[in-house]
Amino acid sequence: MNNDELGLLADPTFEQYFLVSPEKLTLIFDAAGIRPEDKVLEVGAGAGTVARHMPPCQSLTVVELDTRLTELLRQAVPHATVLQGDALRLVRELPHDVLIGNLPNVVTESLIDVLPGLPFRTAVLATGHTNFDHLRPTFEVSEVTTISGSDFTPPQPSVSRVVKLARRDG
Ligand SMILES: C[S@@+](CC[C@H](N)C(=O)[O-])C[C@H]1O[C@@H](n2cnc3c(N)ncnc32)[C@H](O)[C@@H]1O
Repeated sequence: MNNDELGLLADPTFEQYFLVSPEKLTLIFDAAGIRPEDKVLEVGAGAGTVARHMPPCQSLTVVELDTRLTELLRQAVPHATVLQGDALRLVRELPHDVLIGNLPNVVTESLIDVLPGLPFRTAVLATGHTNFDHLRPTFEVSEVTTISGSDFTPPQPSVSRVVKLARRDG
């Protein structure tokens, strides 16, 4: 699927901007530190533009709320397990060593409280102004990069921070 087709697919009601920048994907994957033995979970997988470049791992599961994208994800990332549903619920049920997420900000805000109880060693999350300070006893929190504009198709008008959470005992 080319960028024009991705742009037509995007539904603003789901805040759908698909990350296509190779440079930003590299920064995200470097921060995630994915190992071959890892179970990787991506929440809010969109059209699979992140998942299809995921480094080698033991298993990849992608979660997407928009039913229109499920079959597309299966085609884009045939080796992944594709689940349709709410990331806020599924993230608590699925085993994972690494969590990758670029959800709408309001959904990420709701995810914050459950993060310490999740099994991941490392999470890399795109977010707006979310404050992670109260999670610092559990996680080392660091800024990875920012993503905006033409990093996405269609271009995202706002700027998102990409934040890494590394579990201190992980
Ligand atoms: C900004 S897009 C990012 C897509 C992809 N991760 C990327 O970076 O290209 C956010 C995605 O999260 C999905 N989404 C929104 N709310 C969700 C939820 N509660 N659970 C799972 N996916 C959700 C949207 O449908 C959309 O595809």
